[in-house]
Amino acid sequence: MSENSGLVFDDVMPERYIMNMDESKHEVALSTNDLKVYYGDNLALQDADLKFERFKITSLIGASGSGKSTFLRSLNRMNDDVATVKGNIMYRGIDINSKAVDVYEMRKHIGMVFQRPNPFAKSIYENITFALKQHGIKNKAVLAERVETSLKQAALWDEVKDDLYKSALELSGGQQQRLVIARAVAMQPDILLLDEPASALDPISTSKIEDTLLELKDKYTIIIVTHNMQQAARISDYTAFFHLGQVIEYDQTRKIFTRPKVQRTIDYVNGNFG
Ligand SMILES: Nc1ncnc2c1ncn2[C@@H]1O[C@H](COP(=O)(O)OP(=O)(O)OP(=O)(O)O)[C@@H](O)[C@H]1O
Repeated sequence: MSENSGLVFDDVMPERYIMNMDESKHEVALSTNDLKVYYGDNLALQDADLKFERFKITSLIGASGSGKSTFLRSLNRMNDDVATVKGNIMYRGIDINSKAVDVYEMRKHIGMVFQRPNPFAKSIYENITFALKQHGIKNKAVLAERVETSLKQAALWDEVKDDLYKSALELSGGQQQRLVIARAVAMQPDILLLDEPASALDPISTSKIEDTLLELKDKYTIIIVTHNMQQAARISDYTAFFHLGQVIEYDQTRKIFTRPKVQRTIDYVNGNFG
């Protein structure tokens, strides 16, 4: 079939396409193998086999209810109490979906930021140091250094450095979300999971969060759920498109947005949701 027929690839178009990440060229920070999530009898996610490259940003996109948050939350065992998660989640050679894994310890390596900023009703300083102290870091100089470094990494330091003992609840929504990101990076995780971190924010705060994530990817592997396709296109290296509890297409972001291989992805990125 010729490229000019308007029906290019129609006869060979796959129903799903998951790129094969070459592990000799791309370091894989986290991978899932045959992940399935059930809420009671309802199979909300299936066939999720994805590899996430280290120091890259991967976006998870798809319509409401397609399973993006279910997938993301499974990656640091947030679904344990509400769902049955089957399959493997491999991190540094360990299946972190195994019951034997210490979830508390694992979350030091795989941090999570939620949609709504959720700072503690404590000072900015204490928001950052709280979990560190719980993990046994008591040295004041070490704590002060972590506060400064993580606030700088989250691009909030300049705005709050003279007000570290002010209540975090007095910050704007966008500042609170950057504080929550600082709180997560203060634990020095490898992987940062973010569930629509900018959806409740204005465009300027959103842009600051995006800049922050682009800075952070030098040190962290980032996986982000977003409904904002421009955002996915702007910040992510890879994109996974979810539909009805399945990953339909996973590829480099520029390919997903310019030359997707699956018709459903073409329809979604073009705004034809019918
Ligand atoms: N705690 C829960 N209990 C029961 N069913 C759930 C629960 N959380 C999600 N589901 C169901 O699982 C499916 C996938 O939901 P999920 O929240 O993962 O989708 P999503 O793509 O993240 O949607 P959104 O973009 O609206 O957040 C939906 O059918 C949803 O109703």
